[in-house]
Amino acid sequence: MIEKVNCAKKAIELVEDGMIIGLGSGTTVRVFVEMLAERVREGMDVAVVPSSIDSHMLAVEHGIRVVSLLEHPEPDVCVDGADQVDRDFNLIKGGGGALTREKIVASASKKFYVIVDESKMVDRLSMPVPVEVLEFAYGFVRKRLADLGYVLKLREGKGKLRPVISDNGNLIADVDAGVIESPEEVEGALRIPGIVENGIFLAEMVDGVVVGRKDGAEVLRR
Ligand SMILES: O=C(CO)[C@H](O)[C@H](O)COP(=O)(O)O
Repeated sequence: MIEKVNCAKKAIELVEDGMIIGLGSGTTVRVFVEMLAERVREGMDVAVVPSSIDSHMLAVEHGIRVVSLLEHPEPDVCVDGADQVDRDFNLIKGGGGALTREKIVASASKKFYVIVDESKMVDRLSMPVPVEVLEFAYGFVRKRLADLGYVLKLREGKGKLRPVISDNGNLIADVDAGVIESPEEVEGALRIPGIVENGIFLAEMVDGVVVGRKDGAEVLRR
C-alpha cells in the first residue's frame, strides 16, 4: 500500500492547475484520486475524463469535476494504472475490465503516465491479455485464437456468475499468450473482427512510468 501512496504522490506532481485529466481505473488510480481531491479542496481547478463507471463514481464522490471526451477530446494528461509493464514500457492492462475506454482516453491525451508499484515491473509481459469481445462474435473469436495457438477464457466475476460484462455491454475474456516476446506481434494478432479492444498498450503510447517503491517513487521516461 505504501508503494501506491508514494506512486500517487509523485504522479500528483505531474498535474497542473487548469488541466483536463484522463482518469484510468483501479486501486492505484483510487489513491491518486484521493490525493487529487485534496488538491481540489485546496483550490486547484482541474476536471477529469473518467475511463470507467467506477472512476466516474469515484471522482463524483470525491468532489472532482467530471467532463466528457465529447467536450474535451484531447485531455492534457492521462494517469492510469497497469497490470504489467515490461522493460520497454509495453503494458498489459484490463485487470479491471476497463481496457477499451482506458485505451481510448490514453490515446486521446497529450501525455500518458502509468502509475504502478514496483511489483508490476517485469522483464517480459506474461499474464493473460484481457480482451473485450462482442458476444455475437465470441465463438468465432475463440476459434480464430485457437487456430493461432491461444486459449481464450471468459472472465470469472466476483459476486456474479461469468461472464463479466464491460461498461460497454461486451464480454470480458483473457487470452493466454504465454510469455510475450513481441508485444507488437501479439497486439496485431488480437486485431480480430469482434475483439473490440485488447489490453496490450504498446510502449509508443507511454510518456512515462511512475514506479512506487517502499522508500519513494521515480518517473521513468523512455
Ligand atoms: O487496467 C486496469 C483496469 O482495467 C487497471 O489499471 C489495472 O488493472 C491496474 O489496477 P490496480 O492499480 O488495481 O493494480
